[in-house]
Amino acid sequence: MSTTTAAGELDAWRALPAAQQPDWDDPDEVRAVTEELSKAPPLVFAGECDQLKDRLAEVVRGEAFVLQGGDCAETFTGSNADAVRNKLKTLLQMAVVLTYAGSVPVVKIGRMAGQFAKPRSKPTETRDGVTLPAYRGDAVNGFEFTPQARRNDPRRLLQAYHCSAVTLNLCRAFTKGGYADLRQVHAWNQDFVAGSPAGQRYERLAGEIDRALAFMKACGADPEEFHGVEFYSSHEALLLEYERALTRIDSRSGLPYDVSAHFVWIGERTRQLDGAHVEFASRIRNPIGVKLGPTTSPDDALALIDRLNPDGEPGRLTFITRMGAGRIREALPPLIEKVAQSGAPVAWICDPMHGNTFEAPSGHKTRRFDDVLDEVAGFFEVHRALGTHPGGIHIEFTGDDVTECVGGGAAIVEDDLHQRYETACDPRLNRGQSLDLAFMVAEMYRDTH
Ligand SMILES: O=C[C@H](O)[C@H](O)COP(=O)(O)O
Ligand SMILES: C=C(OP(=O)(O)O)C(=O)O
Repeated sequence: MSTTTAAGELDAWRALPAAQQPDWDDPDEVRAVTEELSKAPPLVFAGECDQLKDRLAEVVRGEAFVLQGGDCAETFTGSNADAVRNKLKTLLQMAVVLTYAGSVPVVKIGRMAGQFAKPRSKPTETRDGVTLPAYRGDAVNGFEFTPQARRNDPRRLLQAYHCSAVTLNLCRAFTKGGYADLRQVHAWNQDFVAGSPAGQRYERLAGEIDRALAFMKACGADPEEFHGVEFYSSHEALLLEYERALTRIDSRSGLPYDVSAHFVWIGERTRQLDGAHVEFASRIRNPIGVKLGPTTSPDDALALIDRLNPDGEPGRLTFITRMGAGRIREALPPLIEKVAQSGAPVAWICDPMHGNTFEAPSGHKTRRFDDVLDEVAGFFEVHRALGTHPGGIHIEFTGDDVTECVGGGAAIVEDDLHQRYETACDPRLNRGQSLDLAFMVAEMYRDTH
């Protein structure tokens, strides 16, 4: 592909309707910012994206399981060492539970280092009779409810890039620099074990892992894989100016990669077949995902495959279903059946968060842990009935002890929500709820295999 052709193709989305794009006041400022971004160093390398594609091909074949998660909306203030470490620690603990109790290799993908933009249901928000533009993520405007903060500011795209770089750098350091060494399984739990049932259950499992490691070492086995983990970054490719500015031609292959993250996905609100997001994603060579909600028809799924993975490359395309606990058992089977009949290689991941949000009487957006669990259970049941592979979960969680979702081992109730409700958008599982979920998913996995 020549560079000129590639540039033309990479910009084809500009002629199409693009949902959920901010109205920027000053096009010259947007141009200046994207120009600067287009010269900025890549955050990830094309070879790493290919490696993730290989891992996701293993998921398609039923040989591995994806754990993808992080904040609903990352924030600039949250891009600090403590918050990133806490999230990563929770992800590592969940992965260990799944790997050990589920006996399956886990592909670890953070919803981290780039998740700074949000699609919204409404363009505005009204509080006490005052209406302002909706918060669209730190990459676009500020969370504070003032006209100044809610102004769309393109310079925030640069800050999103820098916070992504900082976060990814920390993740790389933690996952490769010794912190993710399997011999640290107890250390990840240290600040947690005392009063928490999930922490205590984890501690018992960590003891078993210790013994297994000691046994292997005594047998002379101490593989490299035990001393660090592969970690990949991901976010919704929502702001097309940003994603386009970070798309580069890979010097090895001459092909375009979006170097803002290893994996990017198209959201439920932007997956129109004739829309700009699908067009853009069709041109980049990263592994990509598409969210599928309960109104998706089997023909929609096939058409998305045609557009996004016409060559049937295993690992290239992941469907992230988010049906809702009450819908998954009837909405998912027709999609899987038709896709399986077509022979297209697709990884199926369950997002049990986005179909299960409701508003508590206090006005907090929340989710019931039991609904989250029920959607995952439905996902496993459907795959078991059809003989297909439940390829992973995609969750919104944090490493902190927030009170945003109700239920779980610590039995948070609606009256507790106000105590630590810190999300900038949708409610996240806290650390205990995340670990509870990991144990239960590991059991489901074991029962299916
Ligand atoms: O995270 C997903 C969406 O951005 C979010 O669910 C939209 O929330 P809203 O319906 O409050 O706009
Ligand atoms: C907006 C999101 O989800 P969905 O597109 O499934 O609504 C999200 O994952 O942040």
